[in-house]
This record gives sequence, C-alpha cells and structure tokens, in this order.
Amino acid sequence: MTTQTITRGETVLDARGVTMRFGGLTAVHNVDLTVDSGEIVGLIGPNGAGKTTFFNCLTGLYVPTEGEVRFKGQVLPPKSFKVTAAGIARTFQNIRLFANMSVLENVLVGRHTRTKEGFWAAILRSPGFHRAERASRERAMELLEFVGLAHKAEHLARNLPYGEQRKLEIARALASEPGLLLLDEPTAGMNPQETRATEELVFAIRDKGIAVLVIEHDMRFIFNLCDRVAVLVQGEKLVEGDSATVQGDERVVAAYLGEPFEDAPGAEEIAEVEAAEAQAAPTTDAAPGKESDR
Ligand SMILES: Nc1ncnc2c1ncn2[C@@H]1O[C@H](COP(=O)(O)OP(=O)(O)OP(=O)(O)O)[C@@H](O)[C@H]1O
Repeated sequence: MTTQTITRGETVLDARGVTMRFGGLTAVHNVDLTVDSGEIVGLIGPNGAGKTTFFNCLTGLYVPTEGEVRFKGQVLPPKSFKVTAAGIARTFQNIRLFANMSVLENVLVGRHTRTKEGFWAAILRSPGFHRAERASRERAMELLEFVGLAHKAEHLARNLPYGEQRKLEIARALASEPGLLLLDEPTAGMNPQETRATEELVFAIRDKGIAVLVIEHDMRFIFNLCDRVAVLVQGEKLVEGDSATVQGDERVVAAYLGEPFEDAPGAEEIAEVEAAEAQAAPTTDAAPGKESDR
C-alpha cells in the first residue's frame, strides 16, 4: 500500500443538523459530527439509538429528512455508489460478502468505482481493459496482504472463518481508495484475539492517512482506539469528547455504560416499572376469583 503523510486537522466529514424520521419515529435528531483526517472517531450508544441510521445518512442509503453532509467540503450526492466514488467506504453490521465468489474477487468488486474501463472495453477485452484488470488485481492483492488474507485469495468467501470475513469486508471497502472508512460493529462476534487484531488493523488504516468512524458496542475496543467518541442516545448526541471525558460523564454512565444514578433520564420510569412489578407479583400467584371469594 502506498503510504500517505497524515495531516491532522483537515475536516474530511462534516455532518450538520442531521435528522432522519421514519413516519412518526425520529431515529436521528439534529446530530452534528465531524471527522478530521488522521482521526479515529467512535460512535456509541444503546441499541436503537440511531447509530446505523446515522451511518446510512452519511453514505447515501438514506436521504436525511433535514441536515447536510459534506465530505472534504462538498455536499454528498444522495446515492450510495456516488458517495463511494466521492471517497467514503463502509462495512456493514451484518457481513455482506459475495459468498460464492473468491476472496480476491470480492475485493475486485470493491474496485469498480475506481476503474475507468467501460462496458465495451470489457466485452471486447481491449488492451486497455487487460492493463486495468492487471492493475486492479495487483492492488487487490496488496490489500489482501495488508489485512493478512493474501494466502487465502483463491478461497471462497463463505469458507472463511467469521473474523476473516470481517477482514475481507474491510479489504473490499479499502479497494475503493476511501478518504474516510465507516465501520459498523467491526468486532461483533469476534473473540478477544480477533478483536485485538482488528484494533491493530484500524490503527494501520489510520496510519495510511484514512480517517475512520466506527460504531461498536465493545467499550474496551472503542476507548483504546478512538481519539474522540460521540454518544448517541435516542437519536440525539448526548456527549462528545476524548475517551476519558466520555467514560467519566455521568449521563453516559447512566444512559449506556453503567448503573443508572439518581435523577438520571429514565430512572423514574425504571422505578415505576419495578414498583408495578412488585405489586403485580402476589396477584400472579393468586387463583382467579380468589379476591371475590373472600
Ligand atoms: N428503515 C427503517 N424504518 C423504520 N424505522 C427504522 C428504520 N431503520 C431504523 N429504524 C428505527 O430507528 C431507530 C434507530 O435504529 P438504528 O438501527 O439506527 O439504531 P442503532 O443505534 O444502530 O442500534 P443497534 O446498536 O441495535 O444496531 C430504531 O428505533 C429502529 O427501529
């Protein structure tokens, strides 16, 4: 892989006031988020907080109901393949590989936004097409080397162990030569060794000059990895800061990381539910009609 100098500070992603509504449900509400070059930013929050919906707004899968997303200063087009061509690549929470294609072919698919040879060149197998194909294969092999899968280039994707399938998804995303990589739960289902290896891989990606935005529920992974972490709760950004700031924020502890504290949002509701359950307990054991029999 070609190495690039990391220039910290240039804003690559600038999302402002992003809101996404599905009918009456506001999944994401007025979220601002920036990612600078050379940065790894984490996006965390409880299930259903709106993290994936926000990713979908960044990558053209959804057109936000309100707000604007810019990549390197340009407003992003509302089509996912155009967003990829602009320089944002992503992986998905549920692995989306071509199971019956080889590992190498999966990475080659990821290069389609970077190859100029058109339909007729492919049909006619022109010299230009062969040159482009050779260059693509070389680049795809470099990427497989980078993620540690070169030795499995000819294996079928479906035969890879789970952790390697996730690595392959990352290689495929990198094949579009992004300036920003979005990772949606990259360590889901991984054992601790695989998680550690993924951490190293993400650092290596950052060291190549690619900014990274990552959603993850594994807090050890997030707080080790990220320069900055934003916390979404019920579609809104609750807190943003470095790992220590976020870990120490009482609202984050209450809403996501740990035990609810007094006056925490939702504590009243929890108390009500617990009281209702306590009241309901004796009557569940009672036989129907028992009260009126007394
Ligand atoms: N296409 C959709 N249509 C309607 N509602 C949706 C749609 N996509 C997501 N939602 C709702 O939006 C809310 C946010 O969901 P989202 O998947 O973005 O949360 P999340 O933070 O990524 O959760 P998780 O950590 O479980 O992946 C949820 O209430 C979800 O049911």
